Amino acid sequence: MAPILLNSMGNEHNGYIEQEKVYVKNPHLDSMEEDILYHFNLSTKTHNLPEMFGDIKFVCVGGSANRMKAFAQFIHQELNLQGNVDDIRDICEGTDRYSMYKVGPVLSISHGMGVPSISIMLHELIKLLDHARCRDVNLFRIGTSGGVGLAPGTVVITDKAVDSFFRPQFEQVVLGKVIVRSTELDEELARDLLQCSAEIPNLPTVIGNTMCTHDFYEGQGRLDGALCSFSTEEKLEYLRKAHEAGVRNIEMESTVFAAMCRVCNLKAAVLCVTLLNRFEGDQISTPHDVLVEYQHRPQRLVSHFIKKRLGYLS
Ligand SMILES: O=P(O)(O)O[C@H]1O[C@H](CO)[C@@H](O)[C@H]1O
Ligand SMILES: O=c1cc[nH]c(=O)[nH]1
Repeated sequence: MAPILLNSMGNEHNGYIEQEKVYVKNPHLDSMEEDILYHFNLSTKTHNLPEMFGDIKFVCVGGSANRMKAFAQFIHQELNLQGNVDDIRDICEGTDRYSMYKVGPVLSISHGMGVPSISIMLHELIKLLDHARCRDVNLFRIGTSGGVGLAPGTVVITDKAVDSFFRPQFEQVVLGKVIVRSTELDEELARDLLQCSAEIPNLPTVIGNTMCTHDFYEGQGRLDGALCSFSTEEKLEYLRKAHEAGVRNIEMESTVFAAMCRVCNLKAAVLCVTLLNRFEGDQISTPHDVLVEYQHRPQRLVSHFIKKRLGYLS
């Protein structure tokens, strides 16, 4: 069956430039008396979303709940906000699906691993931003990844999020039909982040394409999963082809993140640190303290960006 091409033809994307606030793209929401954001344990009837979230300007998302709590505490210190970092509480504590922390104008949310998990989170996040009447919000995915020809610890700011065939698109099956959405990210935001990286010592950063897969093992060409149907040479050949297509890292959420943000007029960027060079191996054997420092790098970069935008730095 031929896929249906959506926003690359523009029909889902009218007004991307002109309208400063168009988040949700769903006419059915208008007729709903209440919207229950089930996986956040929030609702339009039980929570005053504009009061709770109306001042949000930056949303940072990442796979792990602990990382996103640590990021909230880090940003709290970086912005010199009042109060004790230990008092920052999980807004979604009534559910263990996702964790969410609000620190001034910054929201930090975990999304779990893989496209289905982040996709559910993004549906509810985008509705939340819309219900809260937020404007001019920037979204960042701050994650980890496998590097393709890069030294471990390099931060990759995604130019294009591509699928396993190196195509800059995300395919979603809707009512038994394949819908294809573009995964282009905001170029200016990526450039601004690269500029920020140049202002921070010891933060090796590149812009490159990010391949998003639906699996960590076979799907990323690993030889060390429970199943493997290819040779070492076939693995390396695939990585070489990916590198030729501009791919510099591999992770598991960027395509749907880029596609959903684009359709909903949200400026977004993906920044993932590489934990290893996939040409050199598959196992993540780097010592824990080094991995922790690596994971902190995208956080430092986004923090610098936020501080610049808020006028803390010149
Ligand atoms: O570090 P996070 O944000 O979890 O992202 C990466 O790490 C996970 C795999 O270990 C996948 O979710 C991948 O995208
Ligand atoms: O190799 C890696 C490392 C982190 N995350 C991934 O998805 N792949």
